[in-house]
Amino acid sequence: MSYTADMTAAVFENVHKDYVTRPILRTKIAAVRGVSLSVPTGSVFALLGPNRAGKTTLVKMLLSLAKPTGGTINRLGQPIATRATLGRVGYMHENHAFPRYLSAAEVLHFYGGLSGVRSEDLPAKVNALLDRVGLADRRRDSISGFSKGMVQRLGLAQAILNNPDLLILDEPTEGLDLTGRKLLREVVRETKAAGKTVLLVSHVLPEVEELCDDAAVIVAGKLAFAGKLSELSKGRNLEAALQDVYETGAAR
Ligand SMILES: Nc1ncnc2c1ncn2[C@@H]1O[C@H](COP(=O)(O)OP(=O)(O)OP(=O)(O)O)[C@@H](O)[C@H]1O
Repeated sequence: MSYTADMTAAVFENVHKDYVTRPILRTKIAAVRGVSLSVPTGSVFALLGPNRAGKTTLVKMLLSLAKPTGGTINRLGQPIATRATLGRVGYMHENHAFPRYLSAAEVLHFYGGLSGVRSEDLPAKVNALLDRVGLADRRRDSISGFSKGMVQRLGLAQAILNNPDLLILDEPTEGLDLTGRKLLREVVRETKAAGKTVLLVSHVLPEVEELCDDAAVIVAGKLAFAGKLSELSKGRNLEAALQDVYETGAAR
């Protein structure tokens, strides 16, 4: 069954993730503890929570980069074991580690090939994207000489290269300057306008308020809130509302 727009972009059901930190002593960190959550198609969905809450762990499991200890996850209408859906996901992370010996254009050619962009379409796409993220003049330069913001811009280009149905942005504005942030907001709005889904992990609350429709709040590995962002803030300042949820969630 292929993914259609009426399906939910991501579904977590009673998901757990334990990291074994010291195997001999059997010491574990319960990073995610029984999270059930749906990310509706077409939504800009914020995944919020304090440091160490388990947000990136949820993202990594959705990307098949970490295996759940329990529960089930569906990505674009299929169980996460179906690797084919990964080609329709875009992922931008705050600390991209692209091979430093590649040029900006080579990075995009490499990732475009991996995510199944047709080779005849790739050169034009790569050029257009480098232009869009403001790196056209540095396309042939090795990224070893790039600043953090330049690497972030390249990370954004890489994340949208395959025109993804699900765009996952984990702390994307870290290191981006004002025009970079504006560009990122434009990309989020365009993705939504195309009926696609954005999952945004961020601590930058004005950005969340401006862009997001829905939110989930994770506290100490558990779901403390899921619903419309407006229900979370209830007309109040989002920071104050979140602080309340963090405190109630932590007390559970
Ligand atoms: N590979 C790993 N091995 C062991 N523990 C891990 C690993 N990855 C994450 N953890 C632990 O799992 C918990 C949740 O981490 P995670 O990165 O998911 O949190 P987060 O909500 O994304 O935090 P932040 O906002 O600080 O980025 C933390 O206690 C972290 O130390």
